[in-house]
Amino acid sequence: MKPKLSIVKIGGNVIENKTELSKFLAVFSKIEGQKVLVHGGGKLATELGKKLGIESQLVGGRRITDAQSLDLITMVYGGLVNKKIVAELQANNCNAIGLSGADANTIQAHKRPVKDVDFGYVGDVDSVNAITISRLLEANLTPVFCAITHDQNGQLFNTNADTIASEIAIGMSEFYETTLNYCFEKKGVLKDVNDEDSVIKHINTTSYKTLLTQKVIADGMLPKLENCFNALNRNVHQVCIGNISMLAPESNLFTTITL
Ligand SMILES: Nc1ncnc2c1ncn2[C@@H]1O[C@H](COP(=O)(O)OP(=O)(O)O)[C@@H](O)[C@H]1O
Ligand SMILES: CC(=O)N[C@@H](CCC(=O)OP(=O)(O)O)C(=O)O
Repeated sequence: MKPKLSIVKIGGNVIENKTELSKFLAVFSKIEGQKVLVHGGGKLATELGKKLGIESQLVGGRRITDAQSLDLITMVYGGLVNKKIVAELQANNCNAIGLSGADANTIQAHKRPVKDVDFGYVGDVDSVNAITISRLLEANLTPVFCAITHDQNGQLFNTNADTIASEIAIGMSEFYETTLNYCFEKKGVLKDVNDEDSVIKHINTTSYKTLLTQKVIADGMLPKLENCFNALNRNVHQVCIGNISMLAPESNLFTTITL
C-alpha cells in the first residue's frame, strides 16, 4: 500500500489576510503525516504591481506575464510570500522548506503555446521531480512551493498555483496515495457566488459541464476546476475545494470533485 500524502493549495485571498493566513498555517501544521503546501499570491502581485506602475491583465484566470511582470511575481511569490509562510510554519513546529520549481529542479515547464492569446512568460508543466520531492519528505521536511517553474535553460515561468498543486499531486501519485485540497476563502464551489451557504457538495464530469454552461463557474474558479479534473484523470486519489475548516477531520461542508 502506498503511503498517504496531502497536497494543500492556499489561495490569494487567504494569503492577503494576516489573521486568516496565521489560522490556516496553524491548522496546516497539524495535518498528520507527510504534506506539501502550494501557495499563490496573485492578488498581492496585482496590488504591488499597481504601486510600481505594472499593469496586470488576467485572461481565463491566468496572468499575461511580460518580462517586468515576471520580475514582479518572482519577487512577490518566490520572495515575500514564500519566505513569510516558511517562517510562520517554522514557528508552528513544521519544518518547512521554501521552493520554486527551479529549486532542486523540482518542476520543469515550457512556454505556454500561443493560441488565441500570448501569455508571455507563463509556463505549462512538463514534469515534476517526484523522487527529489519524496527525498525531502523522507527527511521530514515540508516543501512549500510558490507558483514559479523553469525550463532548465535559465528561464523562469509564471505558472498558475492551482496547476502547480495538481501537477505535484499527479507526479507524487506514482509513490503516494495523494489527496489534493484547494483551500480558499469560500466554503466550496458556490451555486451563487454571493451566497456563502450555497455550497455544491459534489461535482462530477456531467454536472461540471452544466455549471460551465450556466456560467456558475467563472474567473479563478475556471483553472481550479480544470485542474481538479486533470488530477482525477491522472491517478490523484481525492480532490476537494473548501475553506480552512475543510482540513479538520470532522468537517463535511466543502465540495468534493469526482469523475
Ligand atoms: N461558483 C463559484 N464558487 C466560488 N467562487 C467562485 C465561483 N465562481 C467564481 N468564483 C470566484 O473565484 C474566486 C477564486 O478564484 P481565485 O481568486 O483565483 O482564488 P485562489 O486565489 O484561491 O486561486 C473566488 O474568490 C470567487 O470570487
Ligand atoms: C499564470 C498565472 O496566472 N499565475 C498566477 C500565479 C499565482 C496564483 O495562481 O495565485 P492565486 O492562486 O492566488 O490566484 C498569477 O500570477 O496570478
